[in-house]
Amino acid sequence: MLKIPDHQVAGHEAGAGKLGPLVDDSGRFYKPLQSGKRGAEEAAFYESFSSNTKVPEHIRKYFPTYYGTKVMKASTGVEHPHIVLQDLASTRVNPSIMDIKIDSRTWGPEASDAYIAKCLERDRESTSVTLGFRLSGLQVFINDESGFYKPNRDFIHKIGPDDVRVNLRKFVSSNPSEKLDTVPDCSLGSSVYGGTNGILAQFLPAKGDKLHDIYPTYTSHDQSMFINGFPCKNPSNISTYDFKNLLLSQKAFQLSKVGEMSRSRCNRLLSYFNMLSSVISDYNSTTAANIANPNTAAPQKETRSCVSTDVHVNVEFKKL
Ligand SMILES: Nc1ncnc2c1ncn2[C@@H]1O[C@H](COP(=O)(O)OP(=O)(O)OP(=O)(O)O)[C@@H](O)[C@H]1O
Ligand SMILES: O=P(O)(O)O[C@@H]1[C@H](O)[C@H](O)[C@@H](OP(=O)(O)O)[C@H](OP(=O)(O)O)[C@H]1O
Repeated sequence: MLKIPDHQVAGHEAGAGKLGPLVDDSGRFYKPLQSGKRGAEEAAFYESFSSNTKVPEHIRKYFPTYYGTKVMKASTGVEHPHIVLQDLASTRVNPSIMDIKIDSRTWGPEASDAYIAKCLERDRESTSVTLGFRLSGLQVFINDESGFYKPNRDFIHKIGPDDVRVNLRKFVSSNPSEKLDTVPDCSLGSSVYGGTNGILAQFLPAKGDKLHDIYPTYTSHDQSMFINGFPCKNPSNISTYDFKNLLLSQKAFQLSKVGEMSRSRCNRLLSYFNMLSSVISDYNSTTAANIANPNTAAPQKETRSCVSTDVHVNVEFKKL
């Protein structure tokens, strides 16, 4: 049976007479095709991505399975085409979900003046313009008694860089809370954002990826050494500090060469990476402060063992 998803954190919502996503009992998510080029391009992306056998598994596993498009009765009660995707929340119990919108400008080249004005207002009142990305919404499971930390969308759209950072911290904390005096412990920051399976590492090419095949537009004249996808001249001298602060910015340049993303868009993605990276550092410095002065530091939970993982400097030599 089709129903409105329980776990949607952002975007168009289905309601009385309103077009929005639906889910069914078999784990499928039906996203109404947006009008004009927007919907056509989104469907074309999924068609191309799902049929491209050169996309490596460690990238593909972060995307929902695509089941094509289907004309069906929409949330409005009227027939409408939908993109059919795997419902990523259906196999999870109490899933924590975050929706990030990358870029400082959120309209396409053929947008109408009215649409540009609407987007511009939202980009300016959120961190899209200042940070190059914004938090569109999130939910974090606290416990059975308290349920989810799920801030109101209008509130989340208007927060500044400091509060974005607090919310990125809450997302990986064992103590997320509405209360302003609770310091998020970031105890899962190292494993969710950092570490070999974390978000940061997953954006980087892995050993054996053939960038030429995956991204045909990439043409390199240089033979380079890479550490986790970062160009590197002398790998034995790389410290974790260098990895985060220097090599991360080189990564933006590399990304801008491998795909069709512009250099400026890559820099905005980098701004997001940098903030994730700094959340990992927050946890490490809180832990250091805790060791130095156990009476004044923020309370820590047992999950502290995550601290050792950090952003791994995973040495993988690679020649392109
Ligand atoms: N495959 C999926 N499985 C489960 N939930 C999903 C899936 N795709 C999206 N969602 C949920 O729906 C929300 C909105 O999705 P999305 O951002 O794709 O739509 P939109 O904002 O309405 O459209 P767009 O961003 O394309 O303009 C997400 O924040 C998430 O909560
Ligand atoms: O993802 P978010 O940040 O929650 O916000 C929604 C998202 O930006 C949609 O792209 C937008 O629709 P359009 O781009 O189609 O206008 C929608 O506007 P709406 O609520 O005015 O429909 C927003 O609510």
